[in-house]
Amino acid sequence: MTGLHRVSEAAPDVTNQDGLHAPETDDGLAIKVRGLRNAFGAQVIHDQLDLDVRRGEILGVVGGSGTGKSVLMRSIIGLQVPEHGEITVFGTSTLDLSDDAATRDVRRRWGVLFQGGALFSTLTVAENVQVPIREFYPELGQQLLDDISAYKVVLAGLPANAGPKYPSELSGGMVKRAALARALALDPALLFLDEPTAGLDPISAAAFDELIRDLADTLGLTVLLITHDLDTLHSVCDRVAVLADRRVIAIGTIDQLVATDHPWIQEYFMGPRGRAAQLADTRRSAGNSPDIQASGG
Ligand SMILES: Nc1ncnc2c1ncn2[C@@H]1O[C@H](COP(=O)(O)OP(=O)(O)OP(=O)(O)O)[C@@H](O)[C@H]1O
Repeated sequence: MTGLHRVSEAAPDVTNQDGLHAPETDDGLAIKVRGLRNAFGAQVIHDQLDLDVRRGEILGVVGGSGTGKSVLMRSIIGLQVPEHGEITVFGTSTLDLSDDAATRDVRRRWGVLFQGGALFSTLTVAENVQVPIREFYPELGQQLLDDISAYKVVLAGLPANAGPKYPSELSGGMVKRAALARALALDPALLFLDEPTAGLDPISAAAFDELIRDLADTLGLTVLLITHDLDTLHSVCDRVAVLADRRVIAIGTIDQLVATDHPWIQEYFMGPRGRAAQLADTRRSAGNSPDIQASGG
């Protein structure tokens, strides 16, 4: 597999990031990654990886397990130092996250929901939400911190009485929402979500998808969303980037992606699960639900 896959004429906007198409200019980009290389010992995770995330879009990131989706996210937010490459967020490099004003300013503009939530188990939900606020605004008094965290808890779709609870007292879906509340703590312009619906039942996952879409639309957020959830990709994402062969091999709408001839993309989106998610999305868009009759009458 070389990664050089032809983009069909039916999908002219898909950026096949192999150099065949010039990358976008800085204009309108929230995140720009160029020539990224990450390796752990002899294991090369990314090589010559380019990625553009447009301001205001929800970009899904997909790829097989271990293709480096989380490492990519960690590189963008400065938790993983790459061997090579350039990464800018809102025009500021994130490769040297020193404590200068520019770096603090850009870090303040993003929120992160880590895989599994990554809440501090010894802190309540409200205290978890207050952690990033305290870091960036140490001068704020406790009453204001309490007011802000209470608002974020409700914004993330939790009942107000979830604030004083500890993570161990929450359901899986509530943990995700608490982690989302913390990610929203600083009124970010950019959200990173690593598998936000993993482990949720389908109803909770659909509700979480809707919440993400609503928040992004209402607050004008840019979202980079790593997921294996095909329903999420269909119902939430504006575009999807596909990681394979150590880089982004294609990026575009799902319709554009399925018009390419890459076998992994075909199998992923047009396999049985992909087609079921597509059908569900079509029904959702049309406002239809299948006729189901309850038995037992
Ligand atoms: N700190 C680390 N040290 C060594 N190897 C690592 C480290 N972090 C990640 N890796 C390896 O890098 C590869 C990519 O990991 P990553 O978590 O980014 O994959 P992923 O695409 O997010 O996978 P999944 O879909 O299963 O979550 C994996 O093989 C993983 O074992």
